[in-house]
Amino acid sequence: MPKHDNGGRKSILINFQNFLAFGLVENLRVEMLRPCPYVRCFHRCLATSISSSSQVQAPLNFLSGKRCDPSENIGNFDLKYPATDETLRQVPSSGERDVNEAVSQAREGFRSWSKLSGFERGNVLKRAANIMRERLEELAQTEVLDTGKPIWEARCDVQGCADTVDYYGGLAARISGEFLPLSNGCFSYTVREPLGVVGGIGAWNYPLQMASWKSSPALACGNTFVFKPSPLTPLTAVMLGEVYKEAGLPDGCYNIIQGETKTGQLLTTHPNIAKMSFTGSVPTGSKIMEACAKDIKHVTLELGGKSPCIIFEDCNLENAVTGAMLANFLTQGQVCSNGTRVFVHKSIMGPFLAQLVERTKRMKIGDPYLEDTTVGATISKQQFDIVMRYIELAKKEGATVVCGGERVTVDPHLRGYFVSPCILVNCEDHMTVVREEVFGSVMSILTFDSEEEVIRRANDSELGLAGGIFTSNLQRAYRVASALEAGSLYINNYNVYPVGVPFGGYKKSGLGRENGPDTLDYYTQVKSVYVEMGDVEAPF
Ligand SMILES: NC(=O)C1=CN([C@@H]2O[C@H](COP(=O)(O)OP(=O)(O)OC[C@H]3O[C@@H](n4cnc5c(N)ncnc54)[C@H](O)[C@@H]3O)[C@@H](O)[C@H]2O)C=CC1
Repeated sequence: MPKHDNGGRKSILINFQNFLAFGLVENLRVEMLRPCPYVRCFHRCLATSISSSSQVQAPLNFLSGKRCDPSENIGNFDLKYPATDETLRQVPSSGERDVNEAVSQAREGFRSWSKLSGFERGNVLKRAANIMRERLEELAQTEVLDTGKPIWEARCDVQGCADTVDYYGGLAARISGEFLPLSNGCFSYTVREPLGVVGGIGAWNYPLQMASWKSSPALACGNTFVFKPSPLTPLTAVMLGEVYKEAGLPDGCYNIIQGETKTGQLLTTHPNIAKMSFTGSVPTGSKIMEACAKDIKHVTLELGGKSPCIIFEDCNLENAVTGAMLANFLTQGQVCSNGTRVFVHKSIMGPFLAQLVERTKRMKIGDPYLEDTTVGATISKQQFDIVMRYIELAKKEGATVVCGGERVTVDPHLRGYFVSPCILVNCEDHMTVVREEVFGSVMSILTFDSEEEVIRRANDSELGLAGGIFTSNLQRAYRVASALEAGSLYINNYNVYPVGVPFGGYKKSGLGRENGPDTLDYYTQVKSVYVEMGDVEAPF
């Protein structure tokens, strides 16, 4: 995760590869001074221009390698730009007929795609990764429109997605089995075979990431894919379909159906879906697992978190403060792996808090399209209400707000739900805000005395997605990492996602992994073949 400069003058080159698609001029260099009314106006125009672009207004299902509308509409949902809260369009939800069609296209695609060599499949993915990099600016601009997150974050996300697609493109040729020598010259060999049609369902905080983290390992292994994005963020998964098509992915191998809960249920329970890969909340994950159990379908679940971030007294204080901010304030705090329970050793609480508050107050809340914005808009009014309820409840239960936690009006044109990053002190382990996932920029600070105590308290959660440890004592770092009950741990950093490193949760935070080589195991099944080299022996 690149660190970002939080202030001052910036020079940016906006070199949009697809400027014409947005109806804007080509290769525009903007010398940006902050605050600058011209730039503000420019960015509003940009948002308006993108919102009326073909990416938004075109059909948002993707079947047979092209965009289409559903043949039967089981309802509409609003697509809103979170920063303005303006409705950009209504999107039709797909029903049974279109879900059936998407799965049937994917089954058809599977016949030929699964027969290609890993090398051939990998080449398609590697080409797709390059196209994503060429279209990075367009994808990032559209991701901002979907999510309301700052543009610099969206660019990092797209870059990371391209890397993931590239990575699985590279691994595809290496998917193989084992040769197992047995007695008397006999042997067995194993083959890793694809599962069939994989269904994917995503949440709204990292829409392109969810589509690419699920589809690229699935496709690398020879499966085909049907994805339902979150109804709040339907845009970039469809663009990924166009990227795959341009890269040479055969029609039917990657399909998108848009919709809400009903569409998700239809996909999950479809008899020809071999596996569901889901990212979202724990209650929905549990329902999906239950539905899959009926047909013994494979599942990958990436669910919620309430992760600890432990700051020991021997840490590098500045790094620890930066780490705690990265652990809480990216994407308006709507990050599953966030370390929202920040345990600070009592002896350094004063200097830690002083630096943290000072730097948090300097974060720039504003227009997501501005280069220096570090806090964008909350995804929706509903999520804003949830976040504010947690802050109010925290106060009632005895926590103290030391900064943030308020709705901010950044510009009269931006009527979305902007919230200043919130730091809570006087928190205790039993408080609701400390126990439950908020999914907003709300950091709870807790103090501790000893390593043993903090490990016990950190593990006292039903969830186990991630965790951070800040210390300069290497033995302690390894010791605590080994004791923490979580799938993704960071020592002296937080929320970094190198593509080759598996990501996923312990306990109720999920099953299976995304990223890294281990993920291939979750998109394949092992066939073992015994080969007899002698005569068949039997007692009859
Ligand atoms: N562990 C991880 O990698 C991540 C986890 N999350 C989690 O996601 C949650 C926030 O995302 P939301 O979209 O609000 O979650 P959600 O669980 O409400 O919805 C997720 C998706 O499931 C669909 N859905 C809802 N009910 C369904 C059902 N019964 N059957 C099939 N599909 C159904 C929704 O339409 C949406 O596309 C947070 O709890 C967060 O922790 C979010 C991002 C990453």
